[in-house]
Amino acid sequence: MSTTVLDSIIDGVRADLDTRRAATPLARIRDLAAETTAQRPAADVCARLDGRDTVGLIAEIKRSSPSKGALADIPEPADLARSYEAAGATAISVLTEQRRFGGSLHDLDRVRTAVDIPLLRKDFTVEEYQIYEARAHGADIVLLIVAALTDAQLAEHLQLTHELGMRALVEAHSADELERALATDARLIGVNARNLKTLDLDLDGAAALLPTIPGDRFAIGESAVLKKAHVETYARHGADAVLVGEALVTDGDPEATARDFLSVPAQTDERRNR
Ligand SMILES: O=C(O)c1ccccc1NCC(=O)[C@H](O)[C@H](O)COP(=O)(O)O
Repeated sequence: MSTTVLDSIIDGVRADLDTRRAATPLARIRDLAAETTAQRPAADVCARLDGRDTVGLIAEIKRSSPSKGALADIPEPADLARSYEAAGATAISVLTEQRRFGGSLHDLDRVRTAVDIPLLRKDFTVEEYQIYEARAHGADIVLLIVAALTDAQLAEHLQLTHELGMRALVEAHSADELERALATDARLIGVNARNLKTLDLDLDGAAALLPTIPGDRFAIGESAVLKKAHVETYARHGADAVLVGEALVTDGDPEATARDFLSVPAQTDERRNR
């Protein structure tokens, strides 16, 4: 079987995870997660998504990507995070994968010190260790990518996420993956326009899957938003929020662009009965 982009990203993630685990064993990271929760319980992003008239925004801190290479320097992620919060972002996504995205847990720490809104640790979660780690570093949400996990792993990771008081964004790319995502009890369901195996983008294809997400879940349109019209496409198909990286980090005025995206009306009628 040929190796996909996602497979090779995950190989690197596992190698880096082994290094961190050697320095901070599981028992210690569990304790650190509990200490963080004692000081600051996880914030619930669902409360910020509920009942909105306009589309929510998960604004991403993204330095580089496998598809585009270097995007932005971002010398101080806390500054960018403050701009996102000032714009009214619903949550901030902090990419912590190092090899392909130039992120780190240090970025998550810096952002946590700067803002109060919910933080998504955006990484390729393959082991429970990373979920404890996310909480230890102040994240409120973790990403669970359906394509990277078996159904059993998805269920176990989701259960631990909930035990730690966090939410999971369960991400699908195709109708089959969406079916698997909806079989879980996750409240945040993302449809990613980027095929993580080939890196092809298909905004319309992703948007077309959103109407199948029932109203008791929050539907998140992920990737491929470069302008307001793209947010409108996701919104027309029932997105409660969009997750945007490139358009914000490459923009000279991320706060103004985030405000612009946040002004798009949400489709409120039949998605309201949560
Ligand atoms: O961004 C990539 O090239 C990428 C490649 C392989 C796996 C994941 C990738 N991105 C993660 C994301 O899902 C995006 O960072 C996020 O949805 C924002 O996307 P965009 O607004 O298109 O930068």
